[in-house]
Amino acid sequence: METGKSDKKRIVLKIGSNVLTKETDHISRGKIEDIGNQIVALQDRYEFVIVSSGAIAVAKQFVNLESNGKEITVKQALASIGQPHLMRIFQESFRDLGLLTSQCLLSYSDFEREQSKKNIVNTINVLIANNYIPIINENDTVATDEIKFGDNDKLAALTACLLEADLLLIATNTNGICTKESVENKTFKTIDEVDDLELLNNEIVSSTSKHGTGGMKSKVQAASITQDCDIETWIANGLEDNFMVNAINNTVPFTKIIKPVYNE
Ligand SMILES: Nc1ncnc2c1ncn2[C@@H]1O[C@H](COP(=O)(O)OP(=O)(O)O)[C@@H](O)[C@H]1O
Ligand SMILES: N[C@@H](CCC(=O)OP(=O)(O)O)C(=O)O
Repeated sequence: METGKSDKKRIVLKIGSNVLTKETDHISRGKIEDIGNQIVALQDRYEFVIVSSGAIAVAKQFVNLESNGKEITVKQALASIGQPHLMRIFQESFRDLGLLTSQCLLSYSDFEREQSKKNIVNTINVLIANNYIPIINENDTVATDEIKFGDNDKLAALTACLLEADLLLIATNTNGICTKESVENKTFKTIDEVDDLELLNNEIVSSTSKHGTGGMKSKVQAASITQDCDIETWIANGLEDNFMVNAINNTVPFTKIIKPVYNE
């Protein structure tokens, strides 16, 4: 498949709902500006594809839908209400920084059909070649159980593989993945670099945060997808200002999930 890549390193940046809300009940324009500022600072060397959650969180700001007993259907309706608002905030904030945005809504089944995969790659490459930043979210209206059981971590990993990205950077609300013991006694010691996902899975605790869906487990599952296509996954604290620049410069704690190192 023609990838149409430039000389720049391609980063797929996944932004979780907690980062976008800065753990409040409102989408944070300040956080979206922070992300835009970092893209401006890095754009000479890197090109970006964003996978952004937050549609449900933004809708919850101003609507309380009657439940029909099916929690998933309510979430799908909330996502439908919130998505255009989310995109508007991205578009306005990024435009002020001279950045152009576009929206792509994808489903998991799109990654199983050759023609859809080609269309995704071609569309995104044309967008990037014309300096548009694709902002991807799941097409929640047609999703089956993903809103409940998975989340955008896996979607971001599949996207990174399809687009032959150089890096998947998952922005969440902790300094990467911490040792289980340190989470339990609240001292939070980051695991800096790891290749063995089974070992990593043993460090995960079952908690998720306020707006989060899959917790750390789904991030490790995402990393197993990217590992299979030779892409590193970094998990960094998106609540901090300048988290991408700082991770690239290695000045903050974060988790780097590298390709498996085999002992010959
Ligand atoms: N070992 C661990 N280290 C850090 N966080 C962990 C760990 N195990 C589970 N978690 C939980 O995973 C959460 C992040 O995932 P999630 O709530 O889905 O956020 P997001 O919206 O960023 O996807 C953390 O806030 C924490 O509660
Ligand atoms: N597509 C949904 C994603 C749901 C979600 O919470 O995802 P995440 O914050 O990545 O755990 C949305 O935009 O709200």
